[in-house]
This record gives sequence, C-alpha cells and structure tokens, in this order.
Amino acid sequence: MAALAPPVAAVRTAVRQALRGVEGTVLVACSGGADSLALAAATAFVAPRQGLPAGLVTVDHGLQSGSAERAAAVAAWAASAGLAPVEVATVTVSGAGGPEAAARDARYAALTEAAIRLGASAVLLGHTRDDQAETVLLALARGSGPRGMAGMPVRREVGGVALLRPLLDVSREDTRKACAALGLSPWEDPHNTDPAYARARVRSAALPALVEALGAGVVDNLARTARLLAADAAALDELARAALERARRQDSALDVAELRRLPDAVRTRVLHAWARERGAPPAALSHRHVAALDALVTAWRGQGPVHLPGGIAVARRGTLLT
Ligand SMILES: Nc1ncnc2c1ncn2[C@@H]1O[C@H](COP(=O)(O)OP(=O)(O)OP(=O)(O)O)[C@@H](O)[C@H]1O
Repeated sequence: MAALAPPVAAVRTAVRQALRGVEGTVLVACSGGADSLALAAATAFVAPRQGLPAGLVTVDHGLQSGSAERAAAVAAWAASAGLAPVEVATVTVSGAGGPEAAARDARYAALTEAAIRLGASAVLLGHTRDDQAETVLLALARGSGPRGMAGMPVRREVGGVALLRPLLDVSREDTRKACAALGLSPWEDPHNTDPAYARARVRSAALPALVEALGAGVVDNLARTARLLAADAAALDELARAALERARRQDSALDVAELRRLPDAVRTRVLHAWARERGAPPAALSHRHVAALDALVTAWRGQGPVHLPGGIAVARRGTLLT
C-alpha cells in the first residue's frame, strides 16, 4: 500500500481533532476551492470513522458565469465521495457593505439555514492558517484593535449550529498538496487573485513581501498572534459583561461612578456592548462613537448628547448615562 501523503494526513488529523466531542450530522461548506475540497475529502474519510454522518453544502452566489455548473460539479463529486446529504444552496446576493460582504452574509445565512433544516449540529469551513494570517494583517492595517486581530474563531455558535474551522493551523500549501495527492482538481476562484480586493492584494503582495523581509515564520506568527489575542479578548469580554451588569440601573441607564472605576479596556467594551444592546448596528459603530461615549464618563464638561448610528442619542444626566 502506498504511504499516505503527509499533507493528506495533516488535513485528516486537523479534521479528526475538530470533530472530537461533536455529535450528530456535520456539513462541509465547500466552494470547490482547494481549501474546502481538501476539507471535504478529509471529512468524508474521518467522520464515518468517528460515527458521524457527514454531508456537504455548496453555495451558488450566481455572481459569476458558470457558477451553477461549478456548484453542480462540487455536488456530484461530494456524492461520489460518499458524503450525504449533499445540497446546492442558491442565494441572491444583495445588500449593503460591498459585494464581498453581501456575498459572505448571504453564504453564512444559507449555510446555517441548511444546517438547521437538515438537522446538522456543525458546519465545517475551510479557512487555513494563511487566511488567518491575512485576516490579522488586514485588521492590523485597519486599526481594528484586538477583537479584529483575534482573527476568525475556531468555533462559533449561530442559531444552535457550531461553525467550525478545522484548518486554521494547516497551511494553504498543504491543502493544495492534499488535493493533488488525492487526484482532485480544485476550482480557482478568480476573486482570490483579483487586485480589486484588499484580501487578494494582501495574499499576492503584502504577505509575500513580509515573508521575504522577515522570513517564512511570519505566517505562523501572525496566526499565533490571532490565537493569543482571541484568548485575551474573550477574557476582557467576560469582564465587560459582568461590569455592564454591575453598572446597569433602572431603564438600562448606566452608573457613571461604576464605569469610571473600570480599566479603559473594560470600560470601552462595556460602552460598546451597551450601545449595541440599545440598537446601534455593530458595523456602523466606530471607535469614534465609543470614544465620544467614553468622554461623557471620563472627560465630562457638560457636553451635549452623543449621536450613535441607528438614531440613538446618549446623554449624561447627573450620575447616569441614559
Ligand atoms: N460558494 C461556497 N459554498 C460553500 N462554502 C463556501 C463557498 N465559498 C466559501 N465557502 C466556505 O468558506 C470558506 C472560506 O472561503 P473563502 O472564499 O473566504 O476562502 P478560500 O481560502 O478561497 O477557500 P476555498 O479554497 O475553500 O474556496 C471556504 O473554505 C468554505 O468552507
């Protein structure tokens, strides 16, 4: 028997670890690209051996010519690989935040809807260590703070479905090699190399330049930064949750004295969480809004109300924020 190619083994090991403790049907979200194709092939091998039914969903965004044929080809391959159920989810992409964000929102909505309808407990996504490094670099460049630089979580719950990213510690090179070793021909997404997209420019220019200047360890180190910051951010979020409850007064007003005694990192999180809870849309809530709220607490000189996205006005009345 031929020896198992190391990249195939690496992807299978990562999937095996991610599926530990998972019960019920799992679905692979597969575009047909190398990352999610390697993930799907590994899941088709590993899941049955862990007693888990495994299916696949591929989303047709209808944005490129030939997208329906690509989706059908992925679905046909999945069925032949023994994955079941297999579904093509056709979505209509429209909405705010640019075409990339709209496609992503539509995709995640379709994936969780399919999981709930098919009774699956988890959806597996094919983001790799390289995707994580790109995310950290983009977040760093945009000044998004530790939450953004914490990158994509290994696990997130949406509507009772676990979104899992088993390959965050596997390199893109290995997913490509795994596909080649298994005789699979991945689909190349033209968006991945389209310089109109910031992520594509990071992938083709920024990250290779950093690797050239600082060495190959950069990708791994950026991904590790995400893991370290994710742990810190989770701890701070937990402290902020408790602090928000301590500061809460009647009608959800906040007590200024309670807020003032908090460290800056916790207080700004409390104010951010409170603004969201009052209805400010997270995407529109910027650090400037939070800084203005913070000034009502820490730099009070009788200033007027702070206007937040979502038509919310926050004023200081005596010792309360309302
Ligand atoms: N059309 C799609 N249908 C189903 N899942 C998708 C689709 N597009 C992306 N995904 C899921 O989201 C993950 C990330 O996709 P994205 O396009 O951001 O990255 P990628 O590195 O190009 O991934 P891939 O090589 O798998 O296409 C994919 O690995 C896959 O799990």
